[in-house]
Amino acid sequence: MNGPTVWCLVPAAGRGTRVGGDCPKQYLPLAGRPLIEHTLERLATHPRIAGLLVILDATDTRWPGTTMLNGKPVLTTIGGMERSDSVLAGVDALPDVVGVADFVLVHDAARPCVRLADIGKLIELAGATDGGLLGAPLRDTLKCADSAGRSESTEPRDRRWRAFTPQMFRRAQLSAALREAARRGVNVSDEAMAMELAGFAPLLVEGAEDNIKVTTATDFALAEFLLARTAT
Ligand SMILES: Nc1ccn([C@@H]2O[C@H](COP(=O)(O)OP(=O)(O)OP(=O)(O)O)[C@@H](O)[C@H]2O)c(=O)n1
Ligand SMILES: C[C@](O)(CO)[C@H](O)COP(=O)(O)O
Repeated sequence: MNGPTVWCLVPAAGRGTRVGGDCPKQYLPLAGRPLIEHTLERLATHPRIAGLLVILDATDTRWPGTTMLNGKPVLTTIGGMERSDSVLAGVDALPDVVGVADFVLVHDAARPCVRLADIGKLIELAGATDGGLLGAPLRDTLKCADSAGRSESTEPRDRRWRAFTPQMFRRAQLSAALREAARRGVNVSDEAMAMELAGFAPLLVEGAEDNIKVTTATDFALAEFLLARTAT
């Protein structure tokens, strides 16, 4: 695997409201262990990832205090109200060993099935440009719903992609882009959106569609199935 060695931010400060569990979804059991453990262990396994910085909610009482995984440092900081606030807090909390021009990965704690090969592909390809993200071309017809839940129109599918994580950008450029989006009152749903607003054109790197984001309760069973078979 080629490309730079990078630190990875792991946004894990969400409440998991769409799951509706009795605790934030990143701590709900998946194959007998908290979801976040699977994600962190997978990330720490990657040879191009030098360290992890996990972004936690200020009220988090479940974080086990992990400081090392697979011989790599694990740091934490406190996130914010929106995912983008958490990511910015993470960028600012990175250790000085991460230079302003160094690439940083951002990967959702809620995506435990990401493939190591896809992470390596992103680092190699996006590392040769101004950064990029894993994703996949949209393969279903896309409908626009009206207020009654009926199909009002069919959206164009060509050139539409689903964005996944990790997403990888240079530390200072990502920090500036996130700050500018916040200043403009734009709640960006991913890092690439902030970079697009800043005038960059993030590289889209096709990854496996089993890199699911665990969002609702039914996703846990699918994630468990995928973990049992995902080629890492
Ligand atoms: N203020 C926030 C919101 C989300 N996240 C993280 O961003 C990832 C993707 O967010 P999402 O799937 O929406 O998680 P939640 O916000 O927890 O889910 P919900 O919207 O259902 O509450 C998750 O790992 C989540 O922990 C975060 O670090 N800080
Ligand atoms: C970052 C992301 O996972 C890319 O698809 C997605 O935007 C997160 O959205 P969420 O609503 O915060 O889960």
